[in-house]
Amino acid sequence: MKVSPETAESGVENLPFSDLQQQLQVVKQQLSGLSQEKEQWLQREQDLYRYIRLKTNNMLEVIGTLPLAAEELDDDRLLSIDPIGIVTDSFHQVLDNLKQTNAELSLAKEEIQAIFNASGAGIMVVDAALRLRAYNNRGKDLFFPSVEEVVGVNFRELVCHRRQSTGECLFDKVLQDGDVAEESDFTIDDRFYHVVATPIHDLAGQIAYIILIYTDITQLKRQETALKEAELRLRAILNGTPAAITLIDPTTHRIVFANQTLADMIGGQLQEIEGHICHKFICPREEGQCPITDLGETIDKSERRLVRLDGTILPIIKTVTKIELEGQILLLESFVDISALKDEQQRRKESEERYRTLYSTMREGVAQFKMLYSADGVPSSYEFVDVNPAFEKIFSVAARQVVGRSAEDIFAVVDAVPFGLECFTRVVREQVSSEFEYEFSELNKTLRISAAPTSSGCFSALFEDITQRKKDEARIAHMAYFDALTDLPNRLLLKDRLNQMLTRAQRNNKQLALFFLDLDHFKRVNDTFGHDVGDQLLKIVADRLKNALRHCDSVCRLGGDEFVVLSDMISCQNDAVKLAEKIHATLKDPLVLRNKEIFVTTSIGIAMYPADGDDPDTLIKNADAAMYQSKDGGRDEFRFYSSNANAQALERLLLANDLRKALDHEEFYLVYQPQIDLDKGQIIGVEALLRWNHPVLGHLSPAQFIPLAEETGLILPIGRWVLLTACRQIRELQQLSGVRLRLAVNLSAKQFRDVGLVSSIRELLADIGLETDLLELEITESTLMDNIDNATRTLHSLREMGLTLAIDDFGTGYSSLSYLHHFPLQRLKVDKTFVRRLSTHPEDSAITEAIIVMAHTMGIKVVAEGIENKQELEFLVSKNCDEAQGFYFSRPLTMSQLTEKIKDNESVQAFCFFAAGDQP
Ligand SMILES: Nc1nc2c(ncn2[C@@H]2O[C@H](COP(=O)(O)O[C@H]3[C@@H](O)[C@H](n4cnc5c(=O)[nH]c(N)nc54)O[C@@H]3COP(=O)(O)O)[C@@H](O)[C@H]2O)c(=O)[nH]1
Repeated sequence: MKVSPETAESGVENLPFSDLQQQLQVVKQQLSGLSQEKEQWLQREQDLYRYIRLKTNNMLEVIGTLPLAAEELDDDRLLSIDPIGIVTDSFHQVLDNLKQTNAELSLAKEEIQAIFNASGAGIMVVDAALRLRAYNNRGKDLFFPSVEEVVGVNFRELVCHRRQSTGECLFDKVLQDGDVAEESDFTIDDRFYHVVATPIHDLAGQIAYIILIYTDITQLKRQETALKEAELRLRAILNGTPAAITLIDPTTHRIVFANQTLADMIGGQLQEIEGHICHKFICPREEGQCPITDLGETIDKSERRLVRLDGTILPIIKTVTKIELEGQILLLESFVDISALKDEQQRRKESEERYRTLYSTMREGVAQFKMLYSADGVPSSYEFVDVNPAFEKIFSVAARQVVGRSAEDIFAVVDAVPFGLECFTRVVREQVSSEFEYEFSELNKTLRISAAPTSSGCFSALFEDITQRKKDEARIAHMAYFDALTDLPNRLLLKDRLNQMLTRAQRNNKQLALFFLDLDHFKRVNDTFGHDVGDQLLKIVADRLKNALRHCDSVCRLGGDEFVVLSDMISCQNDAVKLAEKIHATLKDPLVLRNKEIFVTTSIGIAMYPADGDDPDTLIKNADAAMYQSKDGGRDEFRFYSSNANAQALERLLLANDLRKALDHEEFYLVYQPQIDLDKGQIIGVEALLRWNHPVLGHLSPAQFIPLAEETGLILPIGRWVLLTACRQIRELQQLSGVRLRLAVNLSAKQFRDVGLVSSIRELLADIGLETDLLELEITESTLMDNIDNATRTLHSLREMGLTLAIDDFGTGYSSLSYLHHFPLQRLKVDKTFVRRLSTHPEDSAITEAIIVMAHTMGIKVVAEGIENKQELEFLVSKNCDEAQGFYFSRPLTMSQLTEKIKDNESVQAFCFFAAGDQP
């Protein structure tokens, strides 16, 4: 508060004390106010000094000089000196400095611009608004060579349209990310640039400028491309090479590179190999050590193994080289698959082994020779190079004795020329194979020599010992014309000789006789004594005929027991008769074989030239027909050919034809002849007998067609039919009458030998339901004696099945009683020829009695067949014969007759005696 002085003077004299005090109080207050005001002014003064000092210092600082120091310039002096002057002085000083600096700066700027322009890279400075602020010459040439002033022009319009590469402009990226950006595929006019865009920030951290530097990297790019192409080419070459190639880092043992061939060899993809440890495939060592780096091996064309991905092993040839690539040591490994080579080697080894084995074990001798030449170049001899063991054996020499020696030292020399030289010379000269036969008389051997050229001037020869073959060939040639058993001319030679004789006979107008001989009952000899004895008999017959006949007569064997005698010393039929009688006489004496006397007779058929034929076939055929007539006439006879004989042969042929059809035409039927138990006087069985109701010839006995059926093989189907029909009919009779009759069925020799016999009978009985013990098979003794072992086996099989077995026609053959115990027989049938002669031939009754006794001692029952009268029956009963069969009891009956008889009689026994009385 401001106090006016007028107010203060007038108030003090006139005012009361209290007023004075009041006044004083006011003054005090005013004083206090003044004091405060003074304080404030002082404060202001201080503030002013501070302000002046601060501003001066600020200005000095702006100018760049040192601030005023308080200790050297107090406040009073501050007011006395001229701060403005100080500042002005300083400012001048600064300006001077600035000028100096500016001058230096513009020099530097020029230097920088020069450097800027000198740069090989194009440099652009763009502000944040994308205006071009600066550029160097290279930049101008690059983007706007023809434009003069471009500073301030929009950079996007200026540069980006020139850009061939796709993608955003680099400065956009810088603006967006605020950071340095680069690109390497910036292309202009097919040139490549590497671009670096760097942002320049202002104090506020905002992008003020972007500096773009364009470096031409076209050359680099091209080099890179060329490098890539070169690498691709190299890869293609490496992949195409048949050798596997790989690069391995020896420190890590990893496969750095592998070509396709390696992948193929390993059996995988490249990515399954590259980057993997090499031990896995390439150095299959369990311990995983690298042979090069760890074991210090040198691998140069060394044979190694490669492990394929499937675990199989591939043999390889491997080479490893250490190479340096970009400062890194690598192992360059290359290897070749040698499995084919190995296989080939193995094959060759095996082939060689085979060849060696063959060479040393073959039966043919092999020798390797080298041709030797005379001084004038003519082959003069040959030298042994090697021989095999067979050669040593054939020539009885050791290899060491011949190797290195010349031919004349070992082989015979004929007319100063070593053996075979001519042939061998041709082999070597013409390089052809050749062969010839040679008889080494000193060795007593005939050899076939096959020579073939080998290496130059050499040849090998194979020596095959054909001595035996030669003999065989001669023997075979002989066999072609001579009978192997008797050594008599065979049918072929017979025809040849007959032709010659016929020619002679025609020429000389002479007669000729052909005698066709067939031994009687020769089959029995075979059946009884076996074929050995049969063969001996044939030989003796042949010898006897040869010896008995004249030299000019020919004896031939046609086969089996058939012989032919040819004689052209015949002038009439009587001569032929004499010769026939001579033949009979020759054979009359018994032969002794196996200490047994055997009587041989022969039936002879005679055909004469020209009366009975004028060619070999006709004469043989007609003599054969005459021979059949002789057989039919009772054997041991001779017959001249007549047209009738031919008719009979034809008849046989026709009958055989009819026989073939008889089964289909159901022309066969069976009759049954009862068999009587002599002890009980009771019928105990029947024998089934076959009949043929021939459409023209009427009822035929088996004796007329069974031999024919045997010959033609028809006996098998016919025999099967007999068995089936007989079993079925007897079973039906059994069901009808309730009578259990034993059924005897005849088995022919062929049937008995049929391998399916046992099983077919088993099936047949099962089918029909006939008890096995009711079937009895009758087999002739000659059938059994044919092959005793087989017969024994078959009989046992049949017996095991439950069948009973009877030996038929006993006594007619040559059978030895001692054989009987081999066979499981239940019955023995004494042949009817013995029964017939019981009363007239005492020896036959003695034989019959002996047979009965012998059979009984062996537990075999005896059946006498062909009993026609009471005497015969009584004799047999008195000799304890067990069973009998014959017209005396009953002729063979048809099944209906048999059924009727059984039905008509109360018992089988009654029927039996009724029948016997009925048919004496
Ligand atoms: N393989 C086969 N052979 C058979 C078959 N059927 C018969 N035969 C055999 O044929 C031969 C002739 O037989 P067959 O003409 O039937 O003569 C038999 C009887 O009829 C005859 N016989 C009987 N009793 C008398 C008699 O008192 N007097 C007399 N003169 N003949 C009589 O005997 C023949 C029976 O002989 P066997 O068989 O030896 O008991 C003959 O060999 C038959 O075996 C057949 O199916 N298959």
